Amino acid sequence: MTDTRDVAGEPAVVAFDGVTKSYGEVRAVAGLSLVLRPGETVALLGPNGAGKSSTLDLLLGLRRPDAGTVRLFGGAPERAIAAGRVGAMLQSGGLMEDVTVRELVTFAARLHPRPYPVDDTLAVAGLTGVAAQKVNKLSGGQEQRVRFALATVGDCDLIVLDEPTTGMDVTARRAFWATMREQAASGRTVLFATHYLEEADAIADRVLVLNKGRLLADGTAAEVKARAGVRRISFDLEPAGTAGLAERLRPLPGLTEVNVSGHSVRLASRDADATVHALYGLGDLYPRNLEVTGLGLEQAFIALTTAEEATTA
Ligand SMILES: Nc1ncnc2c1ncn2[C@@H]1O[C@H](COP(=O)(O)OP(=O)(O)OP(=O)(O)O)[C@@H](O)[C@H]1O
Repeated sequence: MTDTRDVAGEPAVVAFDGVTKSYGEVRAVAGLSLVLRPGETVALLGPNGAGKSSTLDLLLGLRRPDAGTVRLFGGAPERAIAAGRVGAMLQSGGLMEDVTVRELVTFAARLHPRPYPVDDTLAVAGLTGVAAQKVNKLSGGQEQRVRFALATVGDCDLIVLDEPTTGMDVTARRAFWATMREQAASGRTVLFATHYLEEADAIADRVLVLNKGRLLADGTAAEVKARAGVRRISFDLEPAGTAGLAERLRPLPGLTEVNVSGHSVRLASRDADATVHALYGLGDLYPRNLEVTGLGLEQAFIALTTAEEATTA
């Protein structure tokens, strides 16, 4: 049984205990147990089809588990949502079209038990300038901001975001995450699914890696990187462009990535010592300027998920 109480004895913000969900033959969520605490900013990562959206749907009570339990603040998800404790921004889902941005946000605020002033919500979401525009005339990035505004119309304790910055340009993404940081700093729990690993690395204080509906890693970005144990090996080769080089390198032990570009070779390896040893063992290659360094979350993620593919194939 998962420990669903925090230190002060309060119920956890989110508690999944042995949750399973299948669609026909497809097992989207496979025995997931998980506890989220107040004030955490948590990134949910996973390749396409890993079960991220299904997990969020279960969390929000939009789907029911086949087995196991999902609790928000110690009760059923529906109860927490009806009480306005949860703000959610889902991936798709149509917006009402023939209304202005202000009308739509006002409508959502009226449904919330503890709404913020509409002007504040519009300003925080960066929508003041387009408040009078019809929703169906917005760009993709502006539509995302409207979804964000709808998730934050009122005071809540948990914000759930499914790929929130998809379609936003770099400036909009930065502004969005600055806002999210403020939300987290004021004690809210923020859970977001993303394909942008650099966002998870920069924003989240906890990272969950999901694959095939199971949790592969759970910890800080630094812990997840360390757990994957992946390191970058880079070197130059003379002469450049040796024919079939990438194919020759690929069977070296531990490799998760091979990139050859002109003189420059960049590898990612789960066992850098073994890779380098075998590299010199190839005999006819003379690596120069060889460096072995730590890697980013993206490569750690690739290593964790490809290792699982290999063991479950
Ligand atoms: N309504 C459904 N009916 C049948 N299969 C579904 C349904 N929803 C999801 N699936 C399947 O369940 C698995 C998990 O899907 P899910 O959308 O939860 O993953 P995801 O991690 O959010 O993927 P993505 O990154 O592509 O959004 C996939 O194999 C998907 O095809």
